[in-house]
Amino acid sequence: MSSIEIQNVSKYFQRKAPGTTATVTALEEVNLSVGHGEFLTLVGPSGCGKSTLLDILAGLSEPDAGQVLVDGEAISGPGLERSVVFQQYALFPWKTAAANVEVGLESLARGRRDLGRKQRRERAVEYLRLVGLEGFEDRYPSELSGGMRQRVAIARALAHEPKVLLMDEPFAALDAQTREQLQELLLQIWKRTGTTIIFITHGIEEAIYLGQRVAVMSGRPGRIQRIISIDLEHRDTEDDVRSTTEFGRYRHEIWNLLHASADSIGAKAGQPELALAGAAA
Ligand SMILES: Nc1ncnc2c1ncn2[C@@H]1O[C@H](COP(=O)(O)OP(=O)(O)OP(=O)(O)O)[C@@H](O)[C@H]1O
Repeated sequence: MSSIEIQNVSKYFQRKAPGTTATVTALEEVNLSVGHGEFLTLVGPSGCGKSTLLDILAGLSEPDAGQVLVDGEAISGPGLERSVVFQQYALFPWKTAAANVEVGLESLARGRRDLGRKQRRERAVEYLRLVGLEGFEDRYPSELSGGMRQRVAIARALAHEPKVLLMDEPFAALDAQTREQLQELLLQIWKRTGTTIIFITHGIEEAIYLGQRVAVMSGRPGRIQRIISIDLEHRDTEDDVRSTTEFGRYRHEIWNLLHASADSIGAKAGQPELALAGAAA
């Protein structure tokens, strides 16, 4: 597990239109600390820069100002200590579930004798078992349901035992029941592995259910508006914790923050209904 420091991160994009170039400020002076082994969720209105921030954390893009430190070291690109799970499963359709997980292990195996073909297979099987896919090792992605494919993607991300797991709306494409099952599974895995997790979502309930803290972003330019610590007293005893009063209070607080933020984006764009559609999802 690792700690992450996001320090004064800003990111700009140039948007070209005939005859002009406009600068879009996707992120402005974002500051956020995530502790060793913490599960932090990040919510914000559509277009506020969540994916841009995750790409920077993954090392897939660079900030225009500021920096990201992992365990005190500035990152300068992708690294094996950080794994990413995206909304789309991004599996190789011509490889079996086990082979897809093994792909993630190949770069780790370079120069290591203890991670040959046989050991990679064993580790892939072990992680498929962890995500509940024992017996499905030889299935191709087209033979798996959406939820199962996302389980394979999670197994692949975890198999090289990263210190940080970055997740960009990983369950957004799944039906409600499968999403709840995978949320439960992810919490179990997190408790077992202690991996530091940053999880982006549009869903307020998902953010509260999973996160120890929820970082709420404001609309464009994206900033951290508020960080809310989630202390669900009945999390372990209550079957349906989402229906409790305390859960409802958090939901209402975050909903208000997002709506205030979406109203201001909508007012700027002259299209309040569009802005709200993103925030309320
Ligand atoms: N490559 C790019 N070129 C130009 N603008 C971009 C680029 N990538 C993102 N943007 C802009 O930056 C802003 C933030 O985008 P981003 O995708 O990070 O938002 P988001 O919060 O993840 O949105 P959503 O919740 O809808 O997925 C948006 O205004 C988007 O249009």
